[in-house]
Amino acid sequence: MNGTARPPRPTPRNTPRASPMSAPDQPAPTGLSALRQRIDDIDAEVHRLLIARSEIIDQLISVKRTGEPGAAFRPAREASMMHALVERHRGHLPLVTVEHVWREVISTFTWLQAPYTVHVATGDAAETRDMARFYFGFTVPFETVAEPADAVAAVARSTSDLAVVRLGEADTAWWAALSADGAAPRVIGRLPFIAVADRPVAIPAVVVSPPLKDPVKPEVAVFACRGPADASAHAWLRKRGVEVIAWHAPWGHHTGAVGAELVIAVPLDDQDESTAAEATAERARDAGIILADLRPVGGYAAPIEARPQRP
Ligand SMILES: O=C(O)C(=O)C[C@]1(C(=O)O)C=C[C@@H](O)C=C1
Repeated sequence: MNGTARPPRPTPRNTPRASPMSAPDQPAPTGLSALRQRIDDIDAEVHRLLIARSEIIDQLISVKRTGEPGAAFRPAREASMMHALVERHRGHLPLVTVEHVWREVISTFTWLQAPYTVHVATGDAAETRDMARFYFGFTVPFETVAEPADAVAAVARSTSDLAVVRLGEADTAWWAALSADGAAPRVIGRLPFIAVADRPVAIPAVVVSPPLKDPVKPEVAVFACRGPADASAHAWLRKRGVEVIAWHAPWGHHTGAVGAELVIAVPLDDQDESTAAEATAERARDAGIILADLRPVGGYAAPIEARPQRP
């Protein structure tokens, strides 16, 4: 992870400062105009490359047959692109800035292939919407619904929409309609995807979508189940790599009771989903923690722990 401090900025060395009050018709110092020319050249190149990237969209639609109903999202491809981005990144520009630029680009490219709407619940904190905007940008339409379950229901009615739902303790088991089978909505992503200590908004959330074409086995499987709501049981599971990502405890937090509805995230490594589910329930049972009725509701690529930024 990055440290809390932002990377130090370069100290200006005898660089003439432009006064924000200077009149635009005054000739800029030679050094400054040269720097601005360089910025203009770089901007033109970045823009030219973005247009060139967008010219691939029609071919993507025909190769992926995205014209047929269904979304163009390919979460595993996006995850590998983010790994490459983290690997390439260096210098003073915060990683989170670059991530946001690419998120805007990728989610717009996805939308240009197959339009979709992102559903966010007002019952979730306002930061959830910020998180969703960070990841899906401002070109893709957003729709606000009352509750997380409404956002999931909107996805169920669509062929390509998404919901972004905040994780943690929930007032209702909004995941009841999720399933990794059939046409049901499922979890396809985990946010934030790149763990950076100084991220401005870091609300833990999942992305829910209809079933996608060309599914790839996720690195982390997500199961709905019944189990305990108490923090010590969750901490025990966490130490063993099993994360309780959401829970609804209608009857309070009874230690050891199967009184809560849970959503758990289990790294798959080389296992298939059902083996991972059985192994997880068995290990928990040995420690007196009952995880009952595990059913797969999706999965995601493991979020990236970014290393400190290289100069
Ligand atoms: O690689 C694809 O399948 C694409 O559609 C391209 C692209 C992108 O813009 O890079 C867009 C959407 C996918 O989720 C992944 C990547």
